[in-house]
Amino acid sequence: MNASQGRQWPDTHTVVTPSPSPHSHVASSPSAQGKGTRYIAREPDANGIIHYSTEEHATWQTLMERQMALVEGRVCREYRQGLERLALPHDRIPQLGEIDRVLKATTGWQTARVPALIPFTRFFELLAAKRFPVATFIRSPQELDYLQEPDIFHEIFGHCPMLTNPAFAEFTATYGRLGLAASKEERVYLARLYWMTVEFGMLRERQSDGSNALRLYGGGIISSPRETRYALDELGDTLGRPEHLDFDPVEALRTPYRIDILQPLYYVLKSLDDLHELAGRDIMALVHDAMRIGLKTPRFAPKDAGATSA
Ligand SMILES: C[C@H](O)[C@H](O)[C@H]1CNc2nc(N)[nH]c(=O)c2N1
Ligand SMILES: N[C@@H](Cc1ccccc1)C(=O)O
Ligand SMILES: [Fe+2]
Repeated sequence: MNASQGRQWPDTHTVVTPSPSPHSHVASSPSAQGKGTRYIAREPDANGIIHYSTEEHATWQTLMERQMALVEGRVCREYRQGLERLALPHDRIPQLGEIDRVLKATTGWQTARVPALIPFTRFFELLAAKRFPVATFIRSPQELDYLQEPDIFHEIFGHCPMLTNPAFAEFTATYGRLGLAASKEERVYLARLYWMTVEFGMLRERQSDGSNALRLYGGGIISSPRETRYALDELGDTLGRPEHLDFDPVEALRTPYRIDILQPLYYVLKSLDDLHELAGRDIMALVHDAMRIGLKTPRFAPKDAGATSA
């Protein structure tokens, strides 16, 4: 664990309350409403080690046991390969340095310690520099199956396995560079593209019997036991049923979303190569197309103003 790990970026242990998300209808986390995040970021000690409590390690262990069983047969092979390479501990929250060693060796990426949701500017800066933001708090036992803010289990278990895949990592870095150069308004559209792929993307994967099975690659689905099953339409009507549309970049750019609910709609790639191919296109031209056509009608109720939870 290199001691400077947490200090390569201006230390952000003060809770950053990002400006309210510009996404229309996105009721982002309480932090964005200036109420400060409900979670307390954990800071490393002088040796760069973050000390978690027994209960926090136990939460990680429960999540690992639950998700390691659930992801079998539900995630794409690139994710599974990344998860094997990361060889995450089951009984304790890993230190960021342990994750960095594998990411650096596979795609040259590393993590960056952040308090919780961070503003777009900071987010794009990090991605452009091949650093992935990792909030260092973990969800409470009451929110095990779904929580409204990205915690360390979401960032590490949800996102880091895919970041060991070169094509996916390249798309993410390209996306970060675009975001850096984009205007405020363009960034709001770019955020939707990220949301519909890196966060909540799915793909069709050819199976040995020739069939095409629906598989997960989006970190926001994979880190939530509830959303993992809901996204694959395994929960029947109890929580409503998701819709699956073939991925189209302009459609994704036009689709409003909320960060605090199970997603009503998932875009499905034909293959992960679609992202690699997209990284080579003029994405900003697609953003301008989406702006010209305008937003799609939201498939969710707007978050009622006063509520702080969905
Ligand atoms: C587009 C994206 O999902 C979201 O808006 C950004 C902003 N801030 C973030 N902050 C953190 N910690 N993690 C994230 O994934 C993001 N994503
Ligand atoms: N809902 C995800 C966490 C998350 C929240 C908000 C944005 C992205 C991810 C989970 O439960 O693991
Ligand atoms: Fe995420």
